[in-house]
Amino acid sequence: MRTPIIAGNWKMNNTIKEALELIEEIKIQNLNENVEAVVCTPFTALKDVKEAIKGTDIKLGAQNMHWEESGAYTGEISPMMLKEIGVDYCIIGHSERRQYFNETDETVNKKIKSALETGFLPIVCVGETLEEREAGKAEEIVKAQVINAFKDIPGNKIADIVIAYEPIWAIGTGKTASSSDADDMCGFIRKTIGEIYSENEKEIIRIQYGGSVKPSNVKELMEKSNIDGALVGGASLKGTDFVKLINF
Ligand SMILES: O=C(CO)COP(=O)(O)O
Repeated sequence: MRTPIIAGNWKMNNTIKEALELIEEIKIQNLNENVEAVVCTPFTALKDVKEAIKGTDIKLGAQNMHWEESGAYTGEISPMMLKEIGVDYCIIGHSERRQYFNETDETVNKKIKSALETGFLPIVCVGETLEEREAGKAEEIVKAQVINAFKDIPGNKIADIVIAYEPIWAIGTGKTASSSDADDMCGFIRKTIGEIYSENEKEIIRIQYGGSVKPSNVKELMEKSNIDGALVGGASLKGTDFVKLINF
């Protein structure tokens, strides 16, 4: 049985003050205990949010990291620094990082290994552009991203990795993939994991869908057999909406 995981990716939103206000809004609600709820905050809010969620089941995530433990990488944050704060998750290879910050399949692979070695769980993002989908290349692109991301990662680590399928054309656009298209691609990713590893890993891996997930469409998506959760941008910035997503 795969535990559903709903993660809010706040992106570059919320000062510390705003972050704490949002957490208070979420905390006072009853949250479905059978769903893992994660907030991925900006680096600057991680420590304060960690304090604020103490005593709750809400988990903490970062949105990016460097793969090296330390060194001359001005402006970067190391996995050890995240570990010290006590993050449970780190988003890796989000399409916005691939698009604007030169993230490649190779750096994604290094970061996944580094997160696992340091002791927290990577949420690995994959997904195709609109042009790639329209050219009938979506599966080919996503398959290559998955194969490259998981290069040299042993099968016994699969339970500690979450994949987020986020079609780029559905992010922040209000356009959601239909629940059956999202399920098909998550199923295809699952099949790819089965090809790299075995039937066991194929069944274990948790796969989220991301891209304009909101209270009105979350239930339909979560009912699909290959979708184990959601990675949510916009709707995770409103406490009431995020709670509705967790309590789908
Ligand atoms: O990029 C996303 C989550 O990582 C999705 O963002 P939206 O939910 O705002 O479309």
